[in-house]
Formats: sequence, C-alpha cells, structure tokens
Amino acid sequence: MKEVHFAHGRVPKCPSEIVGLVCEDISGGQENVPIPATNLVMRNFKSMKVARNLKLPGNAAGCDCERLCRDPNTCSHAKLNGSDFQYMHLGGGRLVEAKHVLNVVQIVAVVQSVFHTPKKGWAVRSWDFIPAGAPVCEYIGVLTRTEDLDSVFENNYIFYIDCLQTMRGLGGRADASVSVIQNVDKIDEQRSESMPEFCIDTASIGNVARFINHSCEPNLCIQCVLSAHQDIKLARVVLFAADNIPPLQVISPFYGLYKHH
Ligand SMILES: C[S@@+](CC[C@H](N)C(=O)[O-])C[C@H]1O[C@@H](n2cnc3c(N)ncnc32)[C@H](O)[C@@H]1O
Repeated sequence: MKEVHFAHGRVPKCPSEIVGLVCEDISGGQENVPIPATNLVMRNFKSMKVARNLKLPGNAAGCDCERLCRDPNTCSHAKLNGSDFQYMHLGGGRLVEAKHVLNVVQIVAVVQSVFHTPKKGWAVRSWDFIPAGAPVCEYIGVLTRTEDLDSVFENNYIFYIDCLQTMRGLGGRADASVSVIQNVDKIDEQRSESMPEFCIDTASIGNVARFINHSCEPNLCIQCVLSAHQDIKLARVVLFAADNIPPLQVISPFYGLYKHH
C-alpha cells in the first residue's frame, strides 16, 4: 500500500488510504467521512518512533534460555515477572509465553478492519476469531515526553504510558495481583495519580491502534511490555484480547484515566 501525503483539509473517504488497512465502507455511501487528525503523512508504521529529544535506555541483556523460555526459575525474563511467565487468567486460562511478553514482534496476524461508526468516528474490528490472551496489536506512534505535547492543539491520539495503572487492572486486566515487574513497589504511589512522564502520540504517525475506541466493557486489555530495556516509564504498550473475541466484534480496551488538554 502506498504512502499518501495529505494536503490540509483533504479528507480521505477511508482510512485504509493512509494506514494500509482493510477498510469497510459501511457508511452507506456517505462521502467525506472525516478523519479526525491534522495533516497526515501516514502509513501503517510497524515500530515506534522516538521524539528527537528523547533517548531510550540501553539494551537489556537477553536471557540464557535455549530457543523457548520454559523454566520460570532460571529464565531471567521470567524473573523480572516475579518468576512467572505472564499469565492471563481468562477464558479458562491461557499461557502467554514469555517470548510473547517480551518480544512483541510475535503478535498474531488477524485481519483488522477499520470502519466508520455513526457516533464514535472510526473503530476497529477483526475479521478473524481472536482467542483470549492473544496479543492483538502494539500501540505505535511517537514516544514523547508528556511535557512536550502541544497544549493548544487538542489531540485525541495520545496514550499515556502508565504501567501501574494497567497492572492494577484499570485497563481491563483480569489479574492485577500479578506483579509484572519486580520493582513495581518502589514506584511512588503518588506518581500514578499525576500525569505520566511519557506518552505515545499517534496523531501524525501510527498504526491500527490509533483507530481503536474506548469501551467501559472492554474486550482488550492494555499490557505494558519491556523488551529492549527495563524502564517501565518507557514501556511498549500492547493490546491483548481479554476474552475470546468473535469475528466482526468491535475491539476496544478501557482507555484509562488521563485526558490531555
Ligand atoms: C484514539 S481515537 C480513536 C479513533 C477515533 N474514533 C477516530 O475516529 O479516529 C480517540 C477518540 O475517539 C473517540 N472515541 C473513542 N472511544 C469512544 C467512545 N466509546 N465513544 C465515543 N467516542 C469515542 C473520541 O473522540 C476519542 O477522543
């Protein structure tokens, strides 16, 4: 799918024009369905971009497991998860292999379709069945300092990185007692009530995740993921199926607490 450059004000009929996704026209031939973003030069980005003034921590050492990580007592990745491979206690229990947790490249390939809704703008659904516990997509955008966000421009495409919040289950996570990261207790409780230091801005760069709407009855949960480094303030954010999701059901997480003004 080619990359499309937009002139300001030009409104594409379908976001697949810009993100290279399957798009269903269920608008009944409605013309000029607005794409609520500013000037976009956009394609379906596969990896996170990092704001110019931000430097990611150095690479974390890998574990010593051969091929698959199997033993939570010896695997250094699992030790970071409190000597447990991450487990979703849903749908009868589904083990998410440590490799999935730490290496988000292995997200299941489902056909995600972007479609326009009468009241919520664009939304996303899958043509395929998604089993509970499956990683669905990573939230891709520009990793940015929250304080660097433009306070004038109303941006509906910000995801604040708050691992504490997602761990506590506000993101729809079933078992908030699983301590994903060993040193989580060291983090000041207060901090989770203030604005997170970093966020993912998908206003100008993003993937399918930017079209996913909020729901108070989520079927996705938000999971912070560490792979190249171990700084949870800069964790990657992956959406997992919180339940078995039948084909064509809208996929949505509970967004979380923060609103950018
Ligand atoms: C990240 S965008 C999601 C995609 C968006 N619907 C679009 O058309 O591009 C977030 C914005 O979508 C809208 N939105 C998300 N969830 C919604 C919901 N449950 N009801 C109404 N609007 C919603 C709000 O405008 C929100 O600021």
